[in-house]
Amino acid sequence: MTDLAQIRNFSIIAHIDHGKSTLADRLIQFTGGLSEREMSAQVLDNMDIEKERGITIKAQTVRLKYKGKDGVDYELNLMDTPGHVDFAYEVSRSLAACEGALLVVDAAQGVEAQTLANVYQSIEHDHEIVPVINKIDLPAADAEKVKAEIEEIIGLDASDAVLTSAKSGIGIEDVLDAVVARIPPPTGDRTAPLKAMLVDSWYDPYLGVVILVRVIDGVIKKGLQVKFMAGGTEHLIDRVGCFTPKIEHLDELGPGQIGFITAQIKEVAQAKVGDTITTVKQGATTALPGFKEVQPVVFCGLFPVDAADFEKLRESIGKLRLNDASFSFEMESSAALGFGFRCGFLGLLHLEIIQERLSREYDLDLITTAPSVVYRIQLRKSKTDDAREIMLHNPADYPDPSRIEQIDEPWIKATIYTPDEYLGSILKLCQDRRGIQTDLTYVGGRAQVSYELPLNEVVFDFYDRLKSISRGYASFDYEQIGLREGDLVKMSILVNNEPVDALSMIVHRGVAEERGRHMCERLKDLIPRHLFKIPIQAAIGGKVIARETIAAMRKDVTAKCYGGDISRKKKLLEKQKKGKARMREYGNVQIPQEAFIAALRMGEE
Ligand SMILES: Nc1nc2c(ncn2[C@@H]2O[C@H](COP(=O)(O)OP(=O)(O)OP(=O)(O)O)[C@@H](O)[C@H]2O)c(=O)[nH]1
Repeated sequence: MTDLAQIRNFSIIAHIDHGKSTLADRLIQFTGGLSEREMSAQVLDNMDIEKERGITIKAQTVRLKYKGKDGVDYELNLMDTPGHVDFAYEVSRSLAACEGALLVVDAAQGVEAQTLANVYQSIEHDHEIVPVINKIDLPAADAEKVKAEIEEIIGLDASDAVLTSAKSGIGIEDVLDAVVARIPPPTGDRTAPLKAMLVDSWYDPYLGVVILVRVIDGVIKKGLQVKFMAGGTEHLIDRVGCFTPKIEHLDELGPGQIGFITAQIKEVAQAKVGDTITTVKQGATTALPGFKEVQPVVFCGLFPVDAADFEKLRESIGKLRLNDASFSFEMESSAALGFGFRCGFLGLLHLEIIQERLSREYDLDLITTAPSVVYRIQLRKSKTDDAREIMLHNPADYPDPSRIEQIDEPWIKATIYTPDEYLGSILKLCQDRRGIQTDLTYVGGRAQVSYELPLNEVVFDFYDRLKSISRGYASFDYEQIGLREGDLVKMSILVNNEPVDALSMIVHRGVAEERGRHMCERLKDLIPRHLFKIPIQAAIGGKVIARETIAAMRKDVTAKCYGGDISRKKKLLEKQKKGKARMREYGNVQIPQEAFIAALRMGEE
């Protein structure tokens, strides 16, 4: 039994790349969780894709044993949180499981938007926040300036900030001492009915679904029959343990403790983040506050390039879903693309991750249709149907315009933080995307600007554009603020006079013509020449709003190579053949796979 006074639960909040994972690894190493050799790879970012993209997707928690300066053995539970806006709810649950946080700020970069958003959340959870200024080894490091920024911008006292270089291992013990001294221990009642928060869940091929819990009151043990209050299911606990980061089996988890349980659960969808776990007998009657069902916000179709891969796609998607409850899918068929799936994601990064895993881990060539947000449409009464409301996930299902009374679209509030030299271009970008500025403040040489923006203007390439016009310096964070009426229309794209469903999209009437023109210009470059002339048109209803033509091909491509150079000729033919495999036929036109996403990038340069 661990005394509550010996426990500290904390998370690390940081902007992407400020060194959260490196610091976490150092803390593990210092407290002896792993040997030098085992430290070779970053421990907390344990998925391949995470490593390559350098981001943390799944929250993980490790228990560190640390003997404090007072000689007491402390149990420090360090919770790693995801670093991207798409996974904001997981972050909020992790924060709710802790009493404090380390705020890691890069000594050369200073405070950035993501830092702010997470700090405010942490403050909302009444956390004790310990500022850590990392990367003090960098020549451009300026700890004093960053301290001043933390005080000025966030309003936290930074005079006791811990200075570290996670990379070279400087200041690590100071961090541990600050955790013990400054972060309060948890409170809880061992004799009260069990209440444990489900912080995270993931699928492990050996253990099945693993659930990360934070016990609030009571005790959780092997053999206990428990109930998930929001999920409404009952399970028998078969394992209790923690990660050090290696798996350590335990007899129990008491109040204030964080660890994992397993209960022969097959799908993560049954273990919803934020749910309350209690005992079946004499359990708690009220659930913990803050449970929210996460809903996908961005939808798109995924189709196999080769129709014969459909079964493989179904299987692979099913497997991914086992491990990712926030991703949804249902079967879809399209006249042009055949059978595929309509999938829902938390955001564009989430979409890209799933798409990448399907192509990399499952070796599938996919066509992704235009991502779309969910619109709410009020339909008028017709001869055969009553007036009613529908949620539109797919532009292909856009109803007859004469029946549409009103369309509402989701809006977000975005907070952008940028050095002021890029402000002009950023304001223009937001303005072009129908943004409404709600706030603009300057601190030092930096600007913080808030905009309300329609989500459909953000889902394609807003983030990429923002990064490119600010050379990576601007940071972006957003939250959803509900639905608003919009003057929206469906824009269809016709290739050789045939509509291509996968390219149709819902756009605001005011920007439709410009978007249509861009799409046509891009497609003209992306679709190879054929033996005949191909018109490309953008249309709203029956009205063509933009048009380009791909001229007919005159010669055989190999005619360019003089007779002698056989190898070059072979290469070309080979290339053509390969290209063919990645194309879809539309009527008699072949459209390369890249065209589907590339055409959607609005590219305003
Ligand atoms: N020079 C220097 N580089 C560091 C230090 N700490 C981390 N880095 C580097 O900064 C980069 C980002 O570090 P990570 O620990 O992956 O950052 P992170 O905050 O976990 O990033 P996300 O997981 O994407 O949120 C890596 O290339 C690290 O090697 C430091 O103290 N000094």
